Amino acid sequence: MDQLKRQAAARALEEVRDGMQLGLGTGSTAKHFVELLGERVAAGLKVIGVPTSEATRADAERCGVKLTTLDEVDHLDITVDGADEIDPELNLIKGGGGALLREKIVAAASDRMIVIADDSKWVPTLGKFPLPVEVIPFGLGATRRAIEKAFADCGVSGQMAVRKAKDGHVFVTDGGHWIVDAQLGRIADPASLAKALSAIPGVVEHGLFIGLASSAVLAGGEGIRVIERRKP
Ligand SMILES: O=C[C@H](O)[C@H](O)[C@H](O)COP(=O)(O)O
Repeated sequence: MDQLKRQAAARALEEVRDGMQLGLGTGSTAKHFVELLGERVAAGLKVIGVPTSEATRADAERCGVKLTTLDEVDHLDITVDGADEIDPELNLIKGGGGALLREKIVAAASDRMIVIADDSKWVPTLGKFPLPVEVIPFGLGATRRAIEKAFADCGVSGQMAVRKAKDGHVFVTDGGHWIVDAQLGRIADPASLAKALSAIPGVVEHGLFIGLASSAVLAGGEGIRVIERRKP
């Protein structure tokens, strides 16, 4: 599996050109991309990156990739990031590692978002992977009720749980927020659900990435597939 992730990362790296400003994703697949990018930088490639998490910042620094912020550059050429699920419209569930907020800000500031994954992430319909919803701890009871109403309005339901870290304490995101994971099973209309969740005051962001990915690089036993998003 790890080999497939690295192959997908290597294929995305072929899109990177000298002088590009890059968004650097988070997770085990994106980590391969940062490592391979570091090898190219050591060989003379000149790029600058914006990391989507403190973990990726540390990886990029370790690999010698020069970093910047979205305050210092006005756009990014390409963001390369992993995903937890990818559907045929290239809508995504992201946030399994808790980095969805910065990932979405960075992806939205990019001309192109390339999603890299092993092909187990490819699904006909999103929802089997629990949907992460990043929330403000204040007023969480009210926010949870509003989320449940949004689910009902969009024809989905399922158990919600505040994410815990490995040490048993509540998981806290890089932005200081909490995450509620929702086991929805099947999200028939992810665009409507995304809109409904975004309208809730206590929701900072959610893991549905709608219309952001330009292409997906999927590595499987039979090789690599590159899928471009159909123009609306
Ligand atoms: O918050 C984490 C990110 O959205 C990751 O990109 C996603 O969870 C996929 O991670 P991995 O490549 O480790 O499966």
